[in-house]
Amino acid sequence: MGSDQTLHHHHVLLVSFPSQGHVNPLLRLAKHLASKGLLATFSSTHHIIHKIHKSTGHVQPIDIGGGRLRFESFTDGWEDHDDPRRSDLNVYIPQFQTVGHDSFVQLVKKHSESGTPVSCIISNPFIPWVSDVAAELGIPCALLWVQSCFVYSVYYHYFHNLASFPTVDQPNKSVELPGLPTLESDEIPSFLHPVYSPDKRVLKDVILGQFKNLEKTFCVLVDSFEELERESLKPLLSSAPIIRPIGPLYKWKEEKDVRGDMWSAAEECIEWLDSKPVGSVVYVSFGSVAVLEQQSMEEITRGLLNCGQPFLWVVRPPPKESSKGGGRLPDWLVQQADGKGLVVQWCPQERVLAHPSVACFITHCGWNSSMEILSSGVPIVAAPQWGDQVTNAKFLTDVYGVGVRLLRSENDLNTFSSERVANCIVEVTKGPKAEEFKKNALKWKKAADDAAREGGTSYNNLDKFVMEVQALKQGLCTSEEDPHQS
Ligand SMILES: O=c1ccn([C@@H]2O[C@H](COP(=O)(O)OP(=O)(O)O[C@H]3O[C@H](CO)[C@@H](O)[C@H](O)[C@H]3O)[C@@H](O)[C@H]2O)c(=O)[nH]1
Repeated sequence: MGSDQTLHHHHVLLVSFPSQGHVNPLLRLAKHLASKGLLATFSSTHHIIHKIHKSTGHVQPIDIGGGRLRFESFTDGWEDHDDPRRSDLNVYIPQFQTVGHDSFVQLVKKHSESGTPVSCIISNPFIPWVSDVAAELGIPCALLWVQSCFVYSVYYHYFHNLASFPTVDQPNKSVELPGLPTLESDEIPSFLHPVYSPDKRVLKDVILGQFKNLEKTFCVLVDSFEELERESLKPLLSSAPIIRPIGPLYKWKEEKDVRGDMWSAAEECIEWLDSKPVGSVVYVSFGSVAVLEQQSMEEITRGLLNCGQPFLWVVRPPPKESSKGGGRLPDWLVQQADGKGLVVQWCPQERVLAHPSVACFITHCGWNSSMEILSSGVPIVAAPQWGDQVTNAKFLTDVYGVGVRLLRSENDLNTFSSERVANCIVEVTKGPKAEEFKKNALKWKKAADDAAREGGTSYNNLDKFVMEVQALKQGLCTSEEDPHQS
């Protein structure tokens, strides 16, 4: 066990787009691969690894199970860890593509020269150029898709022109896709909508770029599980590359608590939750990126105070350069909330969701949070903003039945009143359907547990992937074949 050289014949290099929603699932995957005996190197930009180090202290190599986890970083060309240009993705994504490509090549070559050559590269979305690097260097490449299979299916059908989508002339057109319920025009990932996300064009391009480059990828791993997505998966099973749901990645028992937080988690909120009655607390978080309109912050605040239940609210300080000027906690809340709620800048979310005092979660429906919700048995109030969140909200409420929609998207501000916030909280915690939401939530929690435990679908899919990596290294199969499919 332990030394990098003794494990070098099974070396997987994971590379993450620099954002919390991408880091978390990829780091969880790195830990699982290490626990299965591989040398797993988790890499991202200097500024991300610096932030993880600063907030968790854990970026040293560490033995996990029979393998080893290491962290490495490469430059995106901007040396200042807090360079404000990174928050404008229209500027940052092209910069990262240009500089990141070359510095990532250097990182891979360094491993060959130092006796730990890379046998497989695993990237996550928004960095399609990583599969170009892998192809240039002759290294097999896989993708960890960090959103759902149903969202993958929407992008897949859009990219291959297999269905009709809203257009500028028909912006309200609904979308019919095999295995999916009818999606209204505001329920498709908003980056695909010609009207809703004109300022996020770069994200549409980079996601579709990922689909264009899938031919250079031998496998798509998904942080989801088969039992949850059976219908969405069916039409994709005959497409290449092979798709393997291996989630929920955070559910798996890990020997080491290595976290990828970019901000320090306020541990005191667990003690605060301990002091509250079982099933009483409303947890509120909009993830690591979304900045709410100031008016929405005020409505949530009033709604939380009006409903009278204790609340735990994660409020990230908005980036200084944010043009919207929103996202700030109203000053008057500080006086009025005394004793009623706790506001923190970041929390250990999985532990919060697992806490018995939590009654429900007001969530933006990012996919990581969605997976954590479905694995924790917590009902939700969905307040999606953009991207895949609007589609996730549709599935969480209408398909999985674990809560209600407060909003359909960030453009849906006319229904966003404090009364509606309070009503939604009551509806999911005490209303006539509250019991049904909780029952469904617990049903999905059990399904998630079963998928992740030894012998479960996700567990087996990850095992197949590990075998495949080992076989690829030994030259036993070509990139398109799957010798482990029964
Ligand atoms: O106080 C907090 C708040 C969040 N989290 C964690 O941070 C992650 C947040 O991820 P997610 O819920 O997916 O939200 P975003 O950070 O907004 O994720 C971005 O990336 C996701 C994956 O591509 C997309 O699904 C989202 O739409 C996109 O906004 C989750 O693992 C949370 O557990 C914490 O640990 N502490």
